[in-house]
Amino acid sequence: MYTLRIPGTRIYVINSLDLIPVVQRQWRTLIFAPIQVKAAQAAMGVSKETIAILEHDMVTESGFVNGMVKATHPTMSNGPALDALNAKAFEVFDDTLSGLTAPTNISMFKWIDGQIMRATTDAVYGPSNPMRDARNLEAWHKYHPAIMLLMLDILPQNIFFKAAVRSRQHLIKSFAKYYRDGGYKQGSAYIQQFTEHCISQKIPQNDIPRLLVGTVFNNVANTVPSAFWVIYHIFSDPVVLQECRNEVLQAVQDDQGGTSTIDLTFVLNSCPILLSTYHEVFRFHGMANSVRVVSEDHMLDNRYLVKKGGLIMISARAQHSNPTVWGENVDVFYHKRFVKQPGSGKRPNPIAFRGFGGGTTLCPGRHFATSEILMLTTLLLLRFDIRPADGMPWVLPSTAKSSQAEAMEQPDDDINIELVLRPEAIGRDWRVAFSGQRGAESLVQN
Ligand code: HEM
Repeated sequence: MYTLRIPGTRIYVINSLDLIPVVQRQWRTLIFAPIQVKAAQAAMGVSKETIAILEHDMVTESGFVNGMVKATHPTMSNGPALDALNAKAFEVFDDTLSGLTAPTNISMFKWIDGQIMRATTDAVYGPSNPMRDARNLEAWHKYHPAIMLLMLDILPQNIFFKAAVRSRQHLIKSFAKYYRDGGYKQGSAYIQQFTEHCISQKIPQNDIPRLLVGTVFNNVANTVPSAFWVIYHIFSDPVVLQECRNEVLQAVQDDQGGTSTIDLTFVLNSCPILLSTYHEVFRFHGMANSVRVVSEDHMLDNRYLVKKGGLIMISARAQHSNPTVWGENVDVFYHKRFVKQPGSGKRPNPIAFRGFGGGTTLCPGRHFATSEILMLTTLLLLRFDIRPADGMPWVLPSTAKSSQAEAMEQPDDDINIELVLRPEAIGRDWRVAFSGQRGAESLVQN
């Protein structure tokens, strides 16, 4: 651990693996809620009245923030609510892919962005999903890149971030209509619980749409680049491609009427190389910074004094690049790193894997994000060949311009690719089935 002293605050950077569980256990003292309050104020622009409600109790489940965790987390983690999200996402993917009967050139990131945005928001917000509107998508693409700078809250928003604030206003107006018309009542269990929690906590009516706009960030911002890297690393390497394709082929039942049914539970539990590649993407490209605020002076692990008002920071990058945990090939993308090898000795310490954060704020959307990304990947594996357009080789994009607001690196440049329907997929219809509960083993951060 070391301390960065910057004017007005101290940042305690935790790099030691042993201290991570110690920090996470102190969630009542080293708290996440102030970061969420800052996001609501600076990035979503809620009123002082709402801030007071959010700040009233930042520790117990009677308070807004932890009460929200209690109300919404079960609606994203397992069972019928998760199956409903996945079923809707499948419909969107299938609809697009069924239209791609002739070879099609696309910009890979832009296309994945569009697919994940539509599938996720249709699944979450239901039939009145405001993000179906092209003007809202345009507004989102102007607002989203400014979120990190808005969060820093050092420059006047109306002068320096005019376009982003105007776009946010556009989105708020649309989510206000969604809320006023009761659109959320036909949405997912998650968005129903979210909205009802805001109402029961007496959040002012004008601010509920602002908080709903905030959910768009949680729902899509990280899923898009994660899906991009998973698809990139699989399709750009013939060995990875063949091994993953062989696995997902076993999840498909073809009937004689021309319908192929994919068992999503099989994909999520019984495709070890695909799952390992997925986790390696998070290790290799994951950059989540878990930030906590020190709410009172505290002696961490009876050794280090952390002072009230300071920030604790746990960097995923520091953990993911540690050779003592991951071995000498830490700098290499090794798709089988997470495959359990019988008799191969110790597995990497799971605490060093922070793709979805950790502790009490471990991402509640990780099951949905995982199944959504692996469902799109599986559909592509089964139905399409993908190669860079114009005979170019695959080139790993740089990531230097990645926004630090996100938990996943973003590519600096897009890749033009060609999607070609595989001969064995021509004329088939596709379905998805869920054969049961997720197994305990499938995610490193289960
Ligand atoms: C690959 C995609 C995703 C990644 C990499 C990701 C990553 C993360 C991380 C790192 C955190 C912890 C923040 C911290 O502790 O500082 C987090 C929290 C959160 N994520 Fe995700 N996330 C993803 C997808 C989703 C999705 C799809 C949803 C919703 C459907 C979601 C909802 C949330 C929420 C609500 C929190 C706050 C948790 C709390 O208040 O305790 N995430 N996510």
